[in-house]
Amino acid sequence: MTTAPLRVAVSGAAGQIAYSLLFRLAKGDVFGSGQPIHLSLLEITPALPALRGVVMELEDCAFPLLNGISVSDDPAVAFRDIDAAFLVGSRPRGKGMERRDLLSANAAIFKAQGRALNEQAKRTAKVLVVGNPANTNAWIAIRHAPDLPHDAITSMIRLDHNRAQAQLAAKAGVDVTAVERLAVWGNHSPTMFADWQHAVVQGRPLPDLIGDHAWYRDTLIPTVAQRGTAIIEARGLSSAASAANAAIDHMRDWVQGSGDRWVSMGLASEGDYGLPQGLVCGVPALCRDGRIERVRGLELDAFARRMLDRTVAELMEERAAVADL
Ligand SMILES: NC(=O)c1ccc[n+]([C@@H]2O[C@H](COP(=O)([O-])OP(=O)(O)OC[C@H]3O[C@@H](n4cnc5c(N)ncnc54)[C@H](O)[C@@H]3O)[C@@H](O)[C@H]2O)c1
Ligand SMILES: O=C(O)C[C@H](O)C(=O)O
Repeated sequence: MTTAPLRVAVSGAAGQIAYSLLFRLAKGDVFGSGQPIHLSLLEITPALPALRGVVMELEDCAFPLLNGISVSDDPAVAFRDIDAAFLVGSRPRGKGMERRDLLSANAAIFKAQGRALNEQAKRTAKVLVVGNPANTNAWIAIRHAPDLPHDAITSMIRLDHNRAQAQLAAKAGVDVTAVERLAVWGNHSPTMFADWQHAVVQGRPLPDLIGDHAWYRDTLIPTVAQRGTAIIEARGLSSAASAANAAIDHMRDWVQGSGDRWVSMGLASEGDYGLPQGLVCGVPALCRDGRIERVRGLELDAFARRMLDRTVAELMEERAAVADL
């Protein structure tokens, strides 16, 4: 029996993140080594010639799982009957900008794409918003896709989770995989909160193992929050391969399950932890059988509460700034 291909949309397909993402998707890194896919690539009209070159390269890899490729500059065509979408296409920030400076430039894109998803995507589709400001773009897309299930559209905070995991593991002198129950809360912005309060290494509390709370507050949290800026300063361009890798991790765990590992995902709030309903906020979650389960009922200490309130306040400001749309 042959397995039917899944239709996977990628917007911004001629951009730098897509240049890492597409090849790993076609290799099977998200949907598994037995699952063929069809890539449905979306770009703006002027980028279609460059995208043609990317398509040629994909063809030249002779990926056994790549069943077909289609290209469009119309979201209504690119999102037809899709099973999954990576919404990457949008403007990246340059030096001296914050991600929220992209709000007005990118909001219109996510309004149109939310509508197209609402009309065209399979009702079971899983959507990841990568384009910045990712949380608020996802919130816009959700507002314009009222017929999709509650958790169909998510935003990416996994890059921040991976960054924090790597830094914490290095400080503790353990493998990255040993760091568990880490959470990154809030906005994918400098206010994000990398929370080690519940983190463990082989059952031992990570804060006890590292034992340096000043380092956590004064170095780890700002380093993770400013990592995107540090990469722009160093590369002259925003992170790309690590962003594509985080998108793959997010979607793979959602599709194939995270086991008992907590992952951080930007999810529309259901009111847990006092987060305003519907606000798209980074929270800890588990993924099982293609569903997302929020990690509920965690005790937040006073520091965590303050950090969470700060990032939520920023998300509320962003939401207010695009409310007219
Ligand atoms: N959430 C995260 O953790 C994270 C991490 C890294 C980058 N990003 C964001 O991802 C986005 C893409 O980054 P990049 O480095 O690939 O940028 P890029 O400029 O290299 O590529 C973006 C592509 O999107 C295309 N595009 C623009 N408007 C579009 C539209 N309406 N429909 C379809 N395609 C469109 C452009 O033509 C371009 O090819 C940026 O907003 C960046 O800030 C997010
Ligand atoms: O920082 C950026 O603008 C790109 C991305 O969001 C990142 O965190 O690397």
